[in-house]
Amino acid sequence: MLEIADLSKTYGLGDDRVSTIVALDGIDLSIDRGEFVSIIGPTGCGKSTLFEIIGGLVDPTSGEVSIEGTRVEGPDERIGMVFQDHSTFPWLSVVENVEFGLRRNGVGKQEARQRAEEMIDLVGLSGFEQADPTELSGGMNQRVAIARTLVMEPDIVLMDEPFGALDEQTRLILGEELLRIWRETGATILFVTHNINEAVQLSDRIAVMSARPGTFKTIVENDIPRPRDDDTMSTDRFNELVRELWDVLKDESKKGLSQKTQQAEQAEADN
Ligand SMILES: Nc1ncnc2c1ncn2[C@@H]1O[C@H](COP(=O)(O)OP(=O)(O)OP(=O)(O)O)[C@@H](O)[C@H]1O
Repeated sequence: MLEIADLSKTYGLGDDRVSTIVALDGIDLSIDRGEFVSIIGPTGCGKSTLFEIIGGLVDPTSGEVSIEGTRVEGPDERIGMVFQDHSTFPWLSVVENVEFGLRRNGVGKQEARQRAEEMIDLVGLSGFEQADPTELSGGMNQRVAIARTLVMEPDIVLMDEPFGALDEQTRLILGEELLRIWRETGATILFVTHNINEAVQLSDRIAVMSARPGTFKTIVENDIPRPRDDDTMSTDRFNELVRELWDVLKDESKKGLSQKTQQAEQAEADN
């Protein structure tokens, strides 16, 4: 359903753009409808760049992204995005946040309200329809962000570390909630995380990115049966998969860290 073909991105650096940095180099990935795929990778490997390109926010240098054969060439209604934070409008109530996109697309007031309320119920926020996001916890705000994205029924949902700013307990609970919502809606999800346990708990497949220039080092099929719950995390297979992923990620993370230092040194030299 989503096809990423030979995607590369080079950024120009500094005011003159003479020096460049290759952020992504030849990324290929196909995702089936209803799949849950996670991407993990070292810091600075290009995860956000990849998401921004898939979401149509940044142009690739070469390669292309298409959904069911039609190329993504800019912000696209077939794609919904959830970020780590700043995903809700603080000046609108919860229900207004969730119905905002529907109203903007011309859906009538009554229908938009009804669909928003159903989605709020699905993410477990019934009773908070009239609350302001500022009155809610970080975890509740992320539920609102998920609801306002899913209510638009996008073909694919991109989630860029949506639970990254939350404490561990909330992250675990929201992970389980997300699996339930995913099951009930049949959404197709591409999920970026730094957390290997989270990737194994949630995904059908896990793609590990290399240090910059980012490419896929390996893509691991997750054969742990669903539904998955707390007990899944203590199974031998879960720990084996975490270990397998960490073995690949560890080497790339070391490379990523030393590159960061080189990049900082270069920036200092340029100044
Ligand atoms: N607009 C830009 N201009 C120049 N370089 C950029 C730009 N955006 C990103 N980069 C560089 O591209 C590389 C990849 O950055 P990106 O933010 O995509 O990585 P990331 O994997 O999301 O990082 P992190 O895990 O630390 O959030 C980095 O070296 C970064 O400095």
